[in-house]
Amino acid sequence: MGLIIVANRAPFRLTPEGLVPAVGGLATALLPVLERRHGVWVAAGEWREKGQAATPRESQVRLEQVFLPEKEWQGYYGGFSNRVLWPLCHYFLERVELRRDFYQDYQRANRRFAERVAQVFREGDTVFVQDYHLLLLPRLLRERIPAKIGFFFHIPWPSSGVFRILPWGRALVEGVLGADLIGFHTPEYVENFLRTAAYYGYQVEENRVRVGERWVRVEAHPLGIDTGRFGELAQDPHIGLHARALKRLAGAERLILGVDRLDYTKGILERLLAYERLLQSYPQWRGRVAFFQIATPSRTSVHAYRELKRRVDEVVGRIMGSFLREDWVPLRYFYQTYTQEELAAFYRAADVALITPLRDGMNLVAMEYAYTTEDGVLVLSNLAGAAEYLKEALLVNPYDLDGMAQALDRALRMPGGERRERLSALKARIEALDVQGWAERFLASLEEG
Ligand SMILES: O=P(O)(O)OC[C@H]1O[C@H](O[C@H]2O[C@H](CO)[C@@H](O)[C@H](O)[C@H]2O)[C@H](O)[C@@H](O)[C@@H]1O
Ligand SMILES: O=c1ccn([C@@H]2O[C@H](COP(=O)(O)OP(=O)(O)O)[C@@H](O)[C@H]2O)c(=O)[nH]1
Repeated sequence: MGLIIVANRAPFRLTPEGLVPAVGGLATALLPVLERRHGVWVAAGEWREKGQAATPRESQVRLEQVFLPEKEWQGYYGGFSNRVLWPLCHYFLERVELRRDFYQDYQRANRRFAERVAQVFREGDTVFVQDYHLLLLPRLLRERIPAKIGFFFHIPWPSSGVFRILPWGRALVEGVLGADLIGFHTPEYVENFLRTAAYYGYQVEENRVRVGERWVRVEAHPLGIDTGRFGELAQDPHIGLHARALKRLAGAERLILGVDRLDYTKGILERLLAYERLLQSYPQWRGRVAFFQIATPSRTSVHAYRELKRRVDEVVGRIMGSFLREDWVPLRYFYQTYTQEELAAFYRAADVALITPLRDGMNLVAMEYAYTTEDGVLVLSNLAGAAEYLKEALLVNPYDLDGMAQALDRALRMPGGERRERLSALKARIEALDVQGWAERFLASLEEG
């Protein structure tokens, strides 16, 4: 049976050498299964104007691009997706901009995706829709084609009290309920979604929602990482050399690492302040610890992201101004995108990973670190979806600066035995969540259910 994946982003990146597979959760999870089934990936168009072929020559996957007029793209992606749904679902309510024009562009864009999928669809195909950009799509597809439809939401589904803030909440829920199976990373998001559906008057029984004559199933399907690949990176001698060079660059006994897209949900500012608090409250670490923060440029067309960059630059400057010594650099801030091979070197060099989003659907970086490090400590926000599964991390409240400074001190002092015990439990949990099985499990439940 054929498979059609629909996502805002394509699974390829454009490089000077042409299109190559993208890194990150979605592409890693879905490309192998799509290759096996000779499937089609439908995504918003990015490359027409650059005159590039839309699919790498060696790939079995066909990419179909949905081209949106510039104004509509801004309203759908930069507007409704990233200035309404993204802040709302991550509980940043003061950032939500309830603009009708954004919603109209979101409707138009979802309709364009529906038209394109309907053109590509062949009898017997399964359609698997991804994420918050396409909440209206499942229903639009059901009106057009007789497909099995799956939907996966990669970010938190908020409590129903928060979701109700949206004047278009009912239409969005109706839209997603066009699917046969809806997936989330954690049982908490499943629960929140079921309560939201009940609020809008749907009958809910256990994990099912009744829509006319149909029952829509709602399930937790946590997404993990490619442990085979990160297992190899953990052993690779070239990456080992790079890791040692990074450790020398740190020039301190202990190295702390943060890796995130530069996004206000990731808690980068609060984390820098917690590090500053550590240096103030535990002065014995001055000169002995270094912090590397990698912040990958993200959504730079949205004002809030540019504003965040300004504030992070400021706090980085302040910490350097207060603590820098001739023989010690307390903090290094890398505003750039790395390959996963390069990231693996950072993971192997770091004694502690400080992954403290204020909210996060899952957070794959936390798993990548714990799986790649030999004897490091993972300090993880209790508000990331990953915290549901990675119980042996040091869990912290990312808003509590003193609590984070205290956890950092504990992580930096943690004896080898405890570190290894926690890590081996974490690695076993991460193996159980391996990405290779994720799409197969979801699709099996969708196609057999
Ligand atoms: O496509 P962008 O606007 O550049 O954003 C990148 C992706 O960010 C979000 O990632 C989420 O999915 C991860 C994998 O399931 C999960 O670990 C993380 O917690 C989420 O935030 C977004 O959901 C994706 O659609 C974006 O492509
Ligand atoms: O410079 C970077 C920063 C991040 N990543 C990858 O991007 C993904 C980030 O996923 P996560 O779930 O942590 O957060 P998201 O950015 O999707 O919200 C991970 O697989 C990282 O390895 C990368 O390849 N290069």
